[in-house]
Amino acid sequence: MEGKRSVRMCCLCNERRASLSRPKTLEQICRECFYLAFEDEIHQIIVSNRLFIRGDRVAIGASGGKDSTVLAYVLSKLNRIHDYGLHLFLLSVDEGITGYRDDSLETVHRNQIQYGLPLKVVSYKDLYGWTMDEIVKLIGLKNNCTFCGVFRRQALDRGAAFLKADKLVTGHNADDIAETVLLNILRGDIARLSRCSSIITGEDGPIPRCKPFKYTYEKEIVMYAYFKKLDYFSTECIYSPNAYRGFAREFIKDLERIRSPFSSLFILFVCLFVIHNHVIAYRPRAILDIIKSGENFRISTTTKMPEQGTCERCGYISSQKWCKACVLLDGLNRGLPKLGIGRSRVAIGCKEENESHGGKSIESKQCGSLDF
Ligand SMILES: Nc1ncnc2c1ncn2[C@@H]1O[C@H](COP(=O)(O)OP(=O)(O)OP(=O)(O)O)[C@@H](O)[C@H]1O
Repeated sequence: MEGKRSVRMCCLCNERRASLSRPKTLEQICRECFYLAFEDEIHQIIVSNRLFIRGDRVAIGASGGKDSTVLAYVLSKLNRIHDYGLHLFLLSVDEGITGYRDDSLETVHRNQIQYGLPLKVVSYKDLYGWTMDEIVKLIGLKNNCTFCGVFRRQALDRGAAFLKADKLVTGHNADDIAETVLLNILRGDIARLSRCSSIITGEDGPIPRCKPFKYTYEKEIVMYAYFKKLDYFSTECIYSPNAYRGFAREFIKDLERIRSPFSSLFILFVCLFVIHNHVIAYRPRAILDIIKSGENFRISTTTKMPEQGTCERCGYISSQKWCKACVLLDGLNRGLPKLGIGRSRVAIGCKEENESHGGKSIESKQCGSLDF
């Protein structure tokens, strides 16, 4: 005789079987309610932060990875069902990394057809005369992320300008942002700390950048992509070991797993304490709390920020004579690739940045380096 099995129903609709536990809320829900909740949260973020205005041309930074693929899919769906009136484009940067970006770009080419969105690809080779393969051959694996991060930021801006885009959106998610907040605290990078948790950045630059997934958990993005069977590329960059960020990521995961009644700011101090003392702290909503703490840090209005000008060489925004990309390129072309690395203090701004470089960086804006 078969034993009686208890069937757990979705706690939102109470009509279908619950098939997953939402990482963000731990609610037991069905797939259909998950899709609706996931999409609706992003819609609310877009509307409440006024990310777009009707008629905007929006370039979606499309790497072929899970985040930007889900972003392209969800944004085109929301644009359709809520009638945002946006003109959406996929924008990809080909860094010239054989066995990685060439494969992920094939995914983007398929997404272009699947989602019916026009695609523009810009390459480092065309823009700078160098591929990342060539750069790594010259400088090795140690500082290559500095080149890649600086070049990608400019490449995205140039691609967006080509598309005459009003906004650039990227798939940076809540986990990415929480990690960056934590890393900027550890580095003492006050300028980036207040910027990295903003949902819109670069309003004083060539094009505003938005992060509609600022509060979206990576686990939910993966679930969404998996259940919807979206076509994405899941290999990590072969040149980016990201050891330091990996540590922050693991640490946040530990924080998520364990419960604590303490405030988010307190937890941040615990984070710092833990780093030095190898003690484990607790909190399930760690990701959102860390983002909130990042938002609460504001630079005093009396802090002197660098003045924004333009690069004498290429015309890109820069607070120095030359922008960071031109400094790095000059070093590469003169056979002195380390020239631009040591001198300007490139600090943690995002995961695309070289993470072996510390240093405070109120002036780091000069390099056009990424803080999303
Ligand atoms: N080569 C690229 N071309 C266009 N956009 C890019 C590229 N690389 C990164 N981006 C944008 O920056 C975001 C964050 O990039 P990151 O390298 O951190 O990858 P990720 O977190 O794995 O995201 P994804 O899953 O979309 O690759 C991406 O979601 C995408 O919007």
